[in-house]
Amino acid sequence: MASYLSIDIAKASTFITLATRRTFHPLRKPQFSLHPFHHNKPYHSTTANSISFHLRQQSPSLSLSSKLPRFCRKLRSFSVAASSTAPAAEESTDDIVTKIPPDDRIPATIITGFLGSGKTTLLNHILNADHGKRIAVIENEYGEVDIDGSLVASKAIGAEDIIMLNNGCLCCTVRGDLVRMIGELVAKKKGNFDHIVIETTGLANPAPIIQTFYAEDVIFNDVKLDGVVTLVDAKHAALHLDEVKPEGVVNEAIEQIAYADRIIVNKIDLVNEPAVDSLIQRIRKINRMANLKQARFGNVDLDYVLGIGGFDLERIESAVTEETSKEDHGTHAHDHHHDHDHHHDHDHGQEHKHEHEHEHHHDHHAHDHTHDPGVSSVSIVCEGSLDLEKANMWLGTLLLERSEDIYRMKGLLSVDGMDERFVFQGVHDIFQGSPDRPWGPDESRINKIVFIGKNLDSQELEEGFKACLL
Ligand SMILES: Nc1nc2c(ncn2[C@@H]2O[C@H](COP(=O)(O)OP(=O)(O)OP(=O)(O)O)[C@@H](O)[C@H]2O)c(=O)[nH]1
Repeated sequence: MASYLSIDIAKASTFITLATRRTFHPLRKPQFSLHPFHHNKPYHSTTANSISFHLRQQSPSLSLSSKLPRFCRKLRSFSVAASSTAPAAEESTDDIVTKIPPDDRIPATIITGFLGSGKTTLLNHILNADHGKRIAVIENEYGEVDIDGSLVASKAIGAEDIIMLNNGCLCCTVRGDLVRMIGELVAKKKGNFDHIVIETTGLANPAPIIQTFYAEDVIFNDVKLDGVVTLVDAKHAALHLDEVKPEGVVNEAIEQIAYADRIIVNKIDLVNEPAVDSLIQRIRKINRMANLKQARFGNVDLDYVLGIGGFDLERIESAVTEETSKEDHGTHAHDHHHDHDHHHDHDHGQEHKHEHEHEHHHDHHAHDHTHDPGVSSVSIVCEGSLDLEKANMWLGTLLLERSEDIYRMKGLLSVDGMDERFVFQGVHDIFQGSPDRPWGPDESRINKIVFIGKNLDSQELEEGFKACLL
């Protein structure tokens, strides 16, 4: 695992940074408005083991110069550079190599899922299980009566603290309350708990809640998002997924699946196997990146829902594997077998697997170059190394133009000149990336990216990505 990064985010131009020295060309790469989340601190004192950026709307006075190439002018509605890092930006050193401290922030898990899908049942399962973790719970209920809270409280022996947010939905009005409560929890009780679990209302769109973890310094400094766990009601989910919403209104059931790191298809005791199979196929169209398990009464292994970790690299690999080999095996069978296996097998037989992926990839995309108007996943697998500047340009442009539609993305890249794999994840306009372990001497350099979002054009994404390869 590489612990050094060359950070030039003060100069605000790159997503992917080389771990070696390089020169900054202000006129060639000023095109993105990248604000490190620690924008009110010296940029080299990050607490996370990664770099994070947030694209922000510009103030008009910061428009890009008209001398910039046409491509850049097109993006002039965004500002250049994080002004709060100005002192560092003025320094003459083009490259500052920074040691990134270990990430010891408190992990937080979001449990989401449609009304009645089994969130509280899962929460109780977590609280009653023998995992040795001290868990603080944040419950979000609509209305005055915290039924779930008392349900949880009556059963919970493992909870350190249960906090109720009763005034509305976390994703809308109560977001400020969430920030405040996490802040208070950390300030008063840090050291008394190891993990935070947040249960959203069934009608919550998880996006704003996820973004809160990155955009709010109060949270970001002490708490990291461990993962989003989505419960899906095996009996009723299809109904909600089918629901056509008025223009501009999101379908929460779809969004909850799209943002998930872990999906639990719950209540399988209430339906037959073909029904579960077809629901899983449906879910996979929306999100092929998340792990998926079937359950009764939320009964899953605790390490499936807690301690997921930010990048969940193995999942990217297996997501891609699933996609590229589903023509042979069928989605459903594959989903289940990989739930456990992927944690262990990705280093074994890598070359063979990569070859396999590579070949299938081409086959698959040959007949799947579609534009999907709904929420869907697209994954790209390509051997080769990326031209750093082209890749930054492509990724930056993509996020500037499409961040609203790109719900989530995760990837593992081979960058020319970088010894380590570069891993990243994004949630809309938020981008986090860092070098991972070094590439093995005989390891094929395979790039893997998964996008989940609306109106994704797999062909366009794939072509754009491939154009960045050397
Ligand atoms: N048959 C069956 N019932 C379940 C299962 N999981 C949960 N339930 C029941 O479904 C009902 C709703 O479960 P909850 O855990 O309260 O669901 P929730 O998602 O927290 O519900 P809301 O807070 O209303 O969104 C409860 O009566 C549970 O006992 C399951 O796997 N099978």
